Amino acid sequence: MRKLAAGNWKMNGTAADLVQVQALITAHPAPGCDVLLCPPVSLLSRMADLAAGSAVQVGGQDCHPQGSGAHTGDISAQMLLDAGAHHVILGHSERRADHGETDALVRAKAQAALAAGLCAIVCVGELESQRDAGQTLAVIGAQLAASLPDAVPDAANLVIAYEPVWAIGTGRTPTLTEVGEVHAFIRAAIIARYGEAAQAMRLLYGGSVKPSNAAEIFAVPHVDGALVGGASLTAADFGAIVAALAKA
Ligand SMILES: O=C(CO)COP(=O)(O)O
Repeated sequence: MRKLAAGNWKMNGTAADLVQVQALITAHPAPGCDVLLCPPVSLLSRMADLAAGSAVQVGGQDCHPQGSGAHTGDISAQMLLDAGAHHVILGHSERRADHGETDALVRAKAQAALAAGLCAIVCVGELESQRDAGQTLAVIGAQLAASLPDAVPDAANLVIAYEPVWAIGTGRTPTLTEVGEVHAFIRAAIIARYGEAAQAMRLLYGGSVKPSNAAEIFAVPHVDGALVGGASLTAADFGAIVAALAKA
């Protein structure tokens, strides 16, 4: 399968930061893996225009389960597609925490994204207290069971990101053994759910991925790429992660 380096800019970036995207495109014209940047929606169509014809794809960070209507401040999957997106991140722990998103809502959004023709990147991950209590796999299993879409006609359109909440923006990461344990668990869960086609679904690790630790994380079985926050904001750091993934 083709691996995926995905950058989540979160609530960061203005037009001036598009120079980073141009620098990334220039430095990695044929990266050897899929490359995705998910900027704030204010930059989406400008970034899509800039990246047109390059290896960089763009995506959203959320969508509403409905296609249109009276939902002030929201954006639909169709609108993301219209703005040039190919992907959308759903159920990020920051949205679960900041906006009270439930697994059921995340599933509805994922189903809307697939129906609109977007690739859905569904995020799961345990709190530090849950890991300390030995509940990691139970938590991940429950999130997968309730957040993933019912039907996935094309395995390439569902990506699952494992992001331990305590590893996001902290500089801390699970051990490679712990990453491998969770990724193998997710692979088994999605094969049980969707059948052998789920071998082709990409599983990303996210949480303090940096140029310095990317290669060792990418060597873990069932790690098919990364969802990168802070280190995706500069072409130098994200480009180094892209290069590490292409070599893995
Ligand atoms: O939340 C993340 C990506 O979605 C990870 O963020 P950091 O890479 O900044 O830890």
